[in-house]
Amino acid sequence: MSHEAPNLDFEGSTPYEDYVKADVLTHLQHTLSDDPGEMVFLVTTQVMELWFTVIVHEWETAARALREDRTQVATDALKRSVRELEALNASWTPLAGLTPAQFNSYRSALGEGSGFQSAMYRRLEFLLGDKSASMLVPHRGAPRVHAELEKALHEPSLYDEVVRLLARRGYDIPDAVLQRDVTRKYEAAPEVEAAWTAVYAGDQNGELARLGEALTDVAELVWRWRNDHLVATRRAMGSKTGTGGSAGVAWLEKRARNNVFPELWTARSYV
Ligand code: HEM
Ligand SMILES: N[C@@H](CC(=O)c1ccccc1NC=O)C(=O)O
Repeated sequence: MSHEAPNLDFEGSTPYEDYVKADVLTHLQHTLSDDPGEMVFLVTTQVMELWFTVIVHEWETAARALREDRTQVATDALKRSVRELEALNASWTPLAGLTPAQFNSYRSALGEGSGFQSAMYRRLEFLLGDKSASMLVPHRGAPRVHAELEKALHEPSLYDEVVRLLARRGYDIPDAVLQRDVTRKYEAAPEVEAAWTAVYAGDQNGELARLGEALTDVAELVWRWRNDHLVATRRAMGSKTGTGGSAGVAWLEKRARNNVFPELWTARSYV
């Protein structure tokens, strides 16, 4: 065979298929209505679930590396996640201009389904420090998902690991913060703010300054995801009640106000 031509001859499935599972992935688009516009809604949601999975993987890698004092490995994983968050956020584009009439064409078929029930998004929030035991309740009937969420609830968040690293690097972090109940939402602490103020005022190329900036990028992009979701929702359904049972836009506005890594922002006033 000529050396320029690709291989055509495989026993059974192709090595591509064995690796990518494209046949499985491209047959998971079970729409619930006959509306042709539903396909992109479903696929965008599935694409975002895949990005959530990648980002959770990066942040778990980062959290583990921090625990082992391998700060550069953590920063590298966080930087990869920044690019991935940019791609995640770019995937809002196909849904960003949905009109209420377009969304209504398949909205009723969604029943009580809501992104609120996304377990991977919940793991992502837990890693950020937005812990809440009640968020496990919707998943009681799904043992694997429930077990993964339960584990994530009881593990220190990515930000808990960052704060513990600051303490090991000599910053004065109180025991109340270091030994906090990690199953509860992280609350900002003045000593952590003071630590970041000192880090920011010091060597801009130091490992903690670089870690702090990677975390700030993450926080900003998570805030952008929440905001893009909020604006797409406002365009598509105004102030209607959500399929998940929440007040809809008003509830999402409250969620979007949640600060990610709060002291990384407030410390900036004191540098
Ligand atoms: C225009 C399309 C969309 C609309 C109108 C919309 C609407 C909503 C509403 C109203 C809520 C509040 C919960 C409830 O249902 O009562 C919600 C929550 C949520 N949605 Fe969407 N959504 C859209 C697209 C998406 C997509 C593509 C994803 C990707 C997975 C997604 C993920 C989520 C998540 C994770 C939550 C929970 C947020 C939290 O817990 O803070 N949504 N959405
Ligand atoms: N919560 C939306 C429905 C919705 O957007 C949705 C439905 C099923 C699966 C994912 C969804 N995306 C975000 O909530 C609504 O109230 O119309």
